[in-house]
Amino acid sequence: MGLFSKLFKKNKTKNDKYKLGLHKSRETLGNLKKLLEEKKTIDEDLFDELEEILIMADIGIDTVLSFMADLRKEIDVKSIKEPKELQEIIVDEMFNLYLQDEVVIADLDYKEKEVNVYLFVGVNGVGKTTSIGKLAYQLKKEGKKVLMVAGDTFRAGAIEQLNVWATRAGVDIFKKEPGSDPSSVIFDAIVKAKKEHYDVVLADTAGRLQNKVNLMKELEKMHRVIKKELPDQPSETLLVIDATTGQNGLKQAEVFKEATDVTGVILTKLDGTAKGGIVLAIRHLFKLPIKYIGLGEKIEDLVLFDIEDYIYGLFSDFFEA
Ligand SMILES: Nc1nc2c(ncn2[C@@H]2O[C@H](COP(=O)(O)OP(=O)(O)OP(=O)(O)O)[C@@H](O)[C@H]2O)c(=O)[nH]1
Repeated sequence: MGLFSKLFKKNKTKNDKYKLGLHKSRETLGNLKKLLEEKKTIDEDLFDELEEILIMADIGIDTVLSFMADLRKEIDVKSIKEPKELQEIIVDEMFNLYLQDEVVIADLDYKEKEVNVYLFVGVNGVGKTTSIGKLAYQLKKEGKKVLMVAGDTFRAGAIEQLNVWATRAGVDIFKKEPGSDPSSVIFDAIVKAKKEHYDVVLADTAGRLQNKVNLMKELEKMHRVIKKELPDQPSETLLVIDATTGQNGLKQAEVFKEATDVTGVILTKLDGTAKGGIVLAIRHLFKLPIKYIGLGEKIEDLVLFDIEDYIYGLFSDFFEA
């Protein structure tokens, strides 16, 4: 059974959070279905139009070109003649592009009976605070003892904003005066977390994208102070990217990946954009796994990333008559 048919069977009974959240991206990719139904032959015209649609979904030029090359190969190998048959091949190739013959794990690294530190990085306004709040809410619901850390001491209002989310999620927060050294805030929070047996520390950081050297130094210092108390932490450094920024988001991924050891991506605001293809570009260009996606502003709207649900959300039109 091909991946396409497996997906089809599996998702018939699935809840459609992804489908709702990805409706804008699906509209762009919906043109694909039309194209494959209207065209009579697989020719260069069809490839051009296909390429254009994928680029419009913000899959990114480099990723689209690599995708098209793989697609052409598959068409050849399988001697595909009918445009309609391409639906299945396209979906399968999207999987291959994301998985790249690896097991990609979205779940955050978590160890029982340890303080698990998750550091959140990313530029201002991408949805870091909101994502920390949403994740805190989920972890708390799972019965974990969670401490938020207000490590963004630069931006006016950042501490208060995180405080609001801590109250909403019903978890504790560690904070100091605005302007305090962020590393000292994190260090003191870690000491508290160890002493009071917290399961998870969610640490916010400032979203300043200064020059790369400064960014690197700042993040290195944070890692250093965490390791003083907890040598195996942070277990995750999560880069938060706003999906609506498209190619700009990819640039941020490049800079942060060079500056620090990013372990995964939280992609926010996918509900507000037709640029859902950015998931594939992030994975293809930076080899980073997507851990969570933001599909709305409410506290429940952060969802563990699942490539099958995601592809189904984008291409459900393919699966329905
Ligand atoms: N529609 C939608 N909006 C989101 C999502 N995630 C965050 N937002 C909104 O994006 C805006 C910015 O989010 P913040 O959490 O304040 O951003 P931030 O990264 O913390 O910003 P800084 O504190 O400046 O670094 C808020 O209005 C959020 O409600 C999402 O998944 N979907």
